Amino acid sequence: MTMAIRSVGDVHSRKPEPPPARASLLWSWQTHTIHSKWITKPSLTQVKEYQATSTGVGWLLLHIFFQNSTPGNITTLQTLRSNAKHRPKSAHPSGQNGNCGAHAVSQPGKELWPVGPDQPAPPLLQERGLIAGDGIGREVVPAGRRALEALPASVGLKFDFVNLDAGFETFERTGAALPNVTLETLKTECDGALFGAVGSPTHAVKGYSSPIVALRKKLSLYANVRPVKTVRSNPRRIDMVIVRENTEDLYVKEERTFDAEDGSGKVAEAIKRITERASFRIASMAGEIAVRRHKVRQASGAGSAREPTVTITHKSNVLSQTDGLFRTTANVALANYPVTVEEQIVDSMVYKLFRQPETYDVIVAPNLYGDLLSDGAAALVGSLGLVPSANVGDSFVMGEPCHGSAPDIMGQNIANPVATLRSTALMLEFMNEEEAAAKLYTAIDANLEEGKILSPDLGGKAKTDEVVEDILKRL
Ligand SMILES: NC(=O)C1=CN([C@@H]2O[C@H](COP(=O)(O)OP(=O)(O)OC[C@H]3O[C@@H](n4cnc5c(N)ncnc54)[C@H](O)[C@@H]3O)[C@@H](O)[C@H]2O)C=CC1
Ligand SMILES: O=C(O)CCCC(=O)C(=O)O
Repeated sequence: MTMAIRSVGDVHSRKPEPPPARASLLWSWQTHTIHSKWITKPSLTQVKEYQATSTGVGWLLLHIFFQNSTPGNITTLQTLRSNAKHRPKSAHPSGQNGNCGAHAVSQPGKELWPVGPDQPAPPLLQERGLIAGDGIGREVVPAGRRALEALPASVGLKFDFVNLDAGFETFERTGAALPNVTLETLKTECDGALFGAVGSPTHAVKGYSSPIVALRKKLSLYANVRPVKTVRSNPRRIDMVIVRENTEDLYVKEERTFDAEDGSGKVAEAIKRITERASFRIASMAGEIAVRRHKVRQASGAGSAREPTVTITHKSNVLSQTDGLFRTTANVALANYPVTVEEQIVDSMVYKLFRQPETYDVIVAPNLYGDLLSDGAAALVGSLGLVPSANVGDSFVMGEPCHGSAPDIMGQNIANPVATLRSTALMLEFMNEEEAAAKLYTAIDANLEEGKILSPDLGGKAKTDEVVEDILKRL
């Protein structure tokens, strides 16, 4: 799934200076250095000029995202995605309803991007790729589309959609699980997407390979950000974000099977690849998210007592080279952030996560552990059908519910659409469409708080469509 965003604003032939942000920190991986520069508030004309001419590459740090960076503190490193093609927005006024703090906290009198009757923001036409995939992916992705279509005009967004194929059914029909046209459309026309789920078989099928794993790698979506939270009325206050490395570890899928030399049977082995580069950038994103979440908590008056904390999860007591590199590098990266850094070996992490989930803020993990932890955490908040994710790269965001194709309930119109709706909101949040994201989060939370129209996984009797209707009417 992809989305391409075109500005309908003025077009200028001259490439202007990029619009200044209040704080902009440029990060260079090669040198591990951080350059900060403080610049002044841009005019809307400058913003529109820049949007109209920028390639979007290299200026990832220009947005509202950095509005609240504090002089003297290195609070910003690798961005959570700020494509210069995207329109910068004023911060969500409450600053309370984001999952990751990917949106900025508003400060009265300090709006970075002025919007109002005198300076109306230009409307955008956004083209989004929708990859429904298999099973319940086909039942929940339409809900995401409907939510985008139902967003009130006040948020100033318009959407076009392109349906793209991928998955096991696509493989059986066409011989390709991820057709070239899907990938090329995503790469060339889009900078974002919404993905449902695919139903990969648990046995090897010649020619088939998981398209979602391939997409994450081919689109360089190096982070999988998975917020797990309870709604406010729930006495159990769970509110954490699992930041999962998304491109390597055992997911490089370099496996082989061969006969044991001693004739004792077959041997299968797989490469677990961990790189310094990927570990550094994922830990940096975790640090960034922890800082942003803390600012949101402070602004909402809900939790200045809770320090921003990142828990590095690994198994370096056994895998001292691979997980050892992840652990060491993550510590180096996180030293750049004003956050408390903790470590937890992944097995006891599971134990503590189940025993005391309320104590976790941001967890950063290599690919496989991150996947396992987030499914476990989903059980703690009620259902896999509630937990969203965003696959995030430097120039592309793909929302994706954490669940799979759920063949046991497919075709019955009982899949919980909330994970996909939250993934849609999370995608908007990471694309700096904070206001639209906040509206969707608020509508979803209102449905869950009221607890009357819930899908069966949450103990309700409502059909998927009824849950969607109830949420959309709250928009
Ligand atoms: N990102 C993706 O495309 C993923 C795909 N899968 C694939 O999905 C297929 C099924 O895998 P499973 O292990 O069964 O995991 P699953 O996540 O599809 O289902 C696990 C359990 O959670 C329930 N569930 C999941 N989503 C739900 C929703 N929205 N509402 C209500 N209940 C929900 C299912 O009914 C099932 O009982 C496999 O082929 C697997 O490879 C699994 C995980 C992720
Ligand atoms: O079924 C598939 O094709 C891939 C399942 C992907 C997954 O579980 C993950 O997020 O790691």
